[in-house]
Amino acid sequence: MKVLVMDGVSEQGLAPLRQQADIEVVIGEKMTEDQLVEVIGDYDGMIVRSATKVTERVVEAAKKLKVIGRAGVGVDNIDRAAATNKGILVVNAPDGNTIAAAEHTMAMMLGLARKVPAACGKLKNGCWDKKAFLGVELRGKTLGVIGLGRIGSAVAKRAQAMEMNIIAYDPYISEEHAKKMAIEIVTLNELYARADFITVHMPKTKETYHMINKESIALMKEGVRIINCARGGIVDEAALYEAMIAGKVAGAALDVFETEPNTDSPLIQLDNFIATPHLGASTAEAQINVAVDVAEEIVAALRGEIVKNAVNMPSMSPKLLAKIRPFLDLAEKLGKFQAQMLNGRVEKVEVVYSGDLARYDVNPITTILLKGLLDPILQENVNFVNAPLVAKNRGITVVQTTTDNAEDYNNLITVTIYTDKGKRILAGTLFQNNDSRIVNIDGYRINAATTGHMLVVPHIDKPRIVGRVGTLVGDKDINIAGMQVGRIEIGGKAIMVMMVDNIIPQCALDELAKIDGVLEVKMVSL
Ligand SMILES: NC(=O)C1=CN([C@@H]2O[C@H](COP(=O)(O)OP(=O)(O)OC[C@H]3O[C@@H](n4cnc5c(N)ncnc54)[C@H](O)[C@@H]3O)[C@@H](O)[C@H]2O)C=CC1
Ligand SMILES: O=C(O)CCC(=O)C(=O)O
Repeated sequence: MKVLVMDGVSEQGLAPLRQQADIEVVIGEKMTEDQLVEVIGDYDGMIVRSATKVTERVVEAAKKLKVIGRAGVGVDNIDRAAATNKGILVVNAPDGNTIAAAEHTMAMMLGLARKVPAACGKLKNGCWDKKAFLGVELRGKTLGVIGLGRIGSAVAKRAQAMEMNIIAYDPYISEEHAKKMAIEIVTLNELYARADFITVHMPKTKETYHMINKESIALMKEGVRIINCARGGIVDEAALYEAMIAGKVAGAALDVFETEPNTDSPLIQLDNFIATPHLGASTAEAQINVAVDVAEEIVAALRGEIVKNAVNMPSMSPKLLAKIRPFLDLAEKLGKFQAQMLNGRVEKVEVVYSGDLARYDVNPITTILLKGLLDPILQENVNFVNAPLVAKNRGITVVQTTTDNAEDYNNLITVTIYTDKGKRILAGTLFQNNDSRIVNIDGYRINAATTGHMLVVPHIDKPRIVGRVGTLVGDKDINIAGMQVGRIEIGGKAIMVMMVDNIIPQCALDELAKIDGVLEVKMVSL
């Protein structure tokens, strides 16, 4: 077997691969997409860092590729959907560079506080200028951490040692987990209002893209300092530039840019701006760690063994998989549905398997349900193998029970999510021919397919609500494909599930929420 290693992955870390007599390791030079497309057909495995883009064309051209390994955390340079379609496993090495990225963030924070790069630059240009570089202390300042995962937590711990007060925003981490680290969880707006330094440590997702923008900067303290050692694009660079020119932002440090490599951003010319060329993971230690981790994963994957950090694929015995595959699909959809219906911080997930289903080993089904629930939130890391661990690490309790009694159904999966704002129940079943259906939301019986886009509207059961919702959706030129209304008693609470052909824009959802009698409006896409 042949494994192509790109992007200067640490040679020392490749030992687990080099030790395999039947695996040839080929160190690749920097390649264009066309060059990669030309050679990839020869390889069974591939390792990249962030420079090589494993695009759909590259994946398509692969003839015998079984695994793509990322020596690091972020897999946004790999087309995971294309790899999954082709049955290629994608693995990463999420733990090995946590400390490196956290320490780089601390270096950025201290560099900003004491203006180290600018002072050094001036001195190197022959100017001993003591007056221009009055700094600030970190002690007693408030650090706002957005994204309290591995790196965010490691930064918080280090900043606590500098006697900073830590506040954090992470909607997917339990308050209890934060409490254990002596970190105060706050809302995003509170974080903006209170923090002297703000550092972001989440993946780049639809939700986090340009999260730090003109509007959010306006909510921040005068003289705030901003750091991004996570992913380019989380900070809107144009808005940051304007705010720095206006003096609202006293300093900023970016290790990552929306377009990389980047040498011509106007930010780079500002004295109070520190730029590094995506160096967060660039320590000797981290590079060995991630290379060892990913090399071990590649060996396991090529040998057909269980991998720890699969990003895109379930691994289980083909016999069990054949039996439970339709339930896996249903469970993942239920998790995904719940993720989009969430209000508040997830504290507990309770899954009840009823009827025929109770005879199987339901652990893999719970795992994929958790993946469906957590994957939209922790996009880069949650997979079939690690979903339970991710939930545990985030302080989420998972309870799974089985019962023979499925009431009117042959089988039923009921998922109750408990958050700090209440609970939400969702149940789904598989009818004959593996037709999967959502049959209950919060106690209201419905019958909805598990595909497409759905508008879910809990409301008061009274005249003119269904009509007004339908009219408003139609006025936005969105076709309604079907509708279900579930209620328990006349005039009480009810739920409307409207199948629509397109996603309804947020502004229209806001309008719908204002209709008298509408209690909540959620857009769910499966
Ligand atoms: N500059 C560099 O060289 C490096 C950058 N990274 C990047 O750092 C980031 C963090 O990595 P890890 O801590 O390992 O990931 P992680 O998955 O452990 O943590 C991410 C955290 O972000 C939170 N999150 C997700 N969406 C959020 C939102 N909308 N608002 C607030 N929080 C949200 C999640 O709940 C999670 O706790 C990733 O983007 C990763 O790619 C990682 C290593 C090196
Ligand atoms: O490999 C690198 O240098 C970048 C690491 C990184 O950004 C990540 O692990 O997400």
